Amino acid sequence: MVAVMAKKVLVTEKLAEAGLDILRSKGYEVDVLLELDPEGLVDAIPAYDALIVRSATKVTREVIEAAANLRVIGRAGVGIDNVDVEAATERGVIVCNAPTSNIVSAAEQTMCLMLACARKTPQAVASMKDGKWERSKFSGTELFEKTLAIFGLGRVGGLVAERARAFGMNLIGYDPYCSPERAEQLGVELYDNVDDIVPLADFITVHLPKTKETIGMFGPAQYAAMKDGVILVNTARGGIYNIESLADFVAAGKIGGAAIDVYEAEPCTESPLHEFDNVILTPHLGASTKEAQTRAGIQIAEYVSAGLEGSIVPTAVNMALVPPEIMDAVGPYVPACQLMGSMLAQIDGDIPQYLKLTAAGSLAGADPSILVAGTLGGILSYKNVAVTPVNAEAVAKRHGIKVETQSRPDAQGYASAVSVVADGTEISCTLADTAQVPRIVSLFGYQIDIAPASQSLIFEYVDAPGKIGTIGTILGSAGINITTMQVGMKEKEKNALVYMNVEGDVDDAIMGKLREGLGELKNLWYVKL
Ligand SMILES: NC(=O)c1ccc[n+]([C@@H]2O[C@H](COP(=O)([O-])OP(=O)(O)OC[C@H]3O[C@@H](n4cnc5c(N)ncnc54)[C@H](O)[C@@H]3O)[C@@H](O)[C@H]2O)c1
Ligand SMILES: O=C(O)[C@H](O)COP(=O)(O)O
Repeated sequence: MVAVMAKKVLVTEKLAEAGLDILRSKGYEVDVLLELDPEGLVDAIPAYDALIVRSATKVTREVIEAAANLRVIGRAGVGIDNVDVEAATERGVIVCNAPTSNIVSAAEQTMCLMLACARKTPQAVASMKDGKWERSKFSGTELFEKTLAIFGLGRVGGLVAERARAFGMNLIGYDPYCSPERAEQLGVELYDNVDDIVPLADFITVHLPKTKETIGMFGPAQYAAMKDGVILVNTARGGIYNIESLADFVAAGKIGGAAIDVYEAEPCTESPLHEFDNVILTPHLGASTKEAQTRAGIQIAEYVSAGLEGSIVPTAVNMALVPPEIMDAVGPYVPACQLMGSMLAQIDGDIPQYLKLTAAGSLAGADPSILVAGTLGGILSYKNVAVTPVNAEAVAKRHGIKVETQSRPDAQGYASAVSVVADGTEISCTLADTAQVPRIVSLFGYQIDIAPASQSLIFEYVDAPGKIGTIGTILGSAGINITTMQVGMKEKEKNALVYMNVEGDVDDAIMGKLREGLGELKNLWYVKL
């Protein structure tokens, strides 16, 4: 009996025990390695099927390219800016997160920092602990009836809006992707551009992802346009506020206070903001609550195991979801497509530039993306490229393959079939019996019906008596056994195609004898699947 190896999951940051328990209960081997440096991660990763991180682990292209067995990267939290999603997509690795796990904690941290900054709470605490009693020094400002500008009205931004409304704040917001209905429901007046909204706010809070557009969204021009004494909060991502110029505007007294939880480079132990009493800094604590961590651990354990078991991962950020009904309809054809792809690459001896896939019969109209992925995977199998619906388009593009798909109600006598044409070379498969074994039903336009074995010889020649006898004699004397055979004819051209499953290795010498013995041979291929 062959022992089945347990799948291995690497966890590089603190994950709730509840999450680790789920992974172990599913039979995975879980290693929690909290001290890995970047080189250590590159060295360790080839052994693992899944990787679970929080925000501190940089899952770079180098890590992903070293990860020979990796199928899933799970982010136990929201932000996935520490993961090279493009590199993962190219390698067919699913990236998923736990997008609702810590949003309440992040929103509460935002309110906490806004209040603490407005009331100078941390400064007053430090003064008290210094043995002082300085009541007038720490006079603050109320939130009530102040204007709060919220940048990013997604999950956290929305929760902040609800909480700020309870404090009696006037809410304005900027988020080009937020619908007017959602803004209205949140009680936020939406603005179309940053310049219009910035001068109106007494408090500004950002709840944006880290992207090319959001990094540096606030710099000298925006700070200069703000109200005097404005208070800024950032529990989203470092870099959205330009920190160097923020320090200048705090020093000049233009900005009344800032509360920052996140930094461009973390851990952050040095910052131009350290010198200011009216700036509160916390070490990325937005998600650091018992509740958020338990949720993040449990959710990511479930999503990662779904990815490892080949099920749909509901929070995959780079996965075109394949609904179960589509999977049921076309999924069984994936092995047939891999087989056809592999045969086409061996027959043509090159990567095709043009690939057309036709889904016929009961497959007509179904989403063909996993069939395309399967075919590409077969074509590129000799290069060991993993292709899934996640990366199929990117892989095809990278290899210069133009892909087209079409549907046809008629499967030429079969209930269903898939045909693939690669640079003019055609092959079609159907699935036979309840075991759904792939059978080749057409090759180069010859009608045949054969389940290909792991080794086959394919002959194309001008038909003449005695050819099959010659093949049998040559193979027989070389100790090669013919297990199954099918002959297809093109009557008009008098051409024949013989598809022969064989046992025993066919070396170059035998191929030479076959070519010589058969005389008018048009083509001969030895295909291994
Ligand atoms: N400090 C923490 O511990 C902590 C915890 C949770 C989340 N976060 C961070 O908070 C941020 C928000 O998280 P979320 O869960 O609300 O994300 P989300 O995706 O639900 O919301 C982000 C919002 O930003 C908007 N947006 C995107 N690009 C924009 C642009 N260029 N201009 C204006 N709006 C834009 C989107 O439309 C969306 O509504 C993320 O960066 C996340 O990583 C931090
Ligand atoms: O994006 C997030 O989920 C937060 O920034 C939390 O990050 P953490 O899991 O590293 O605390």
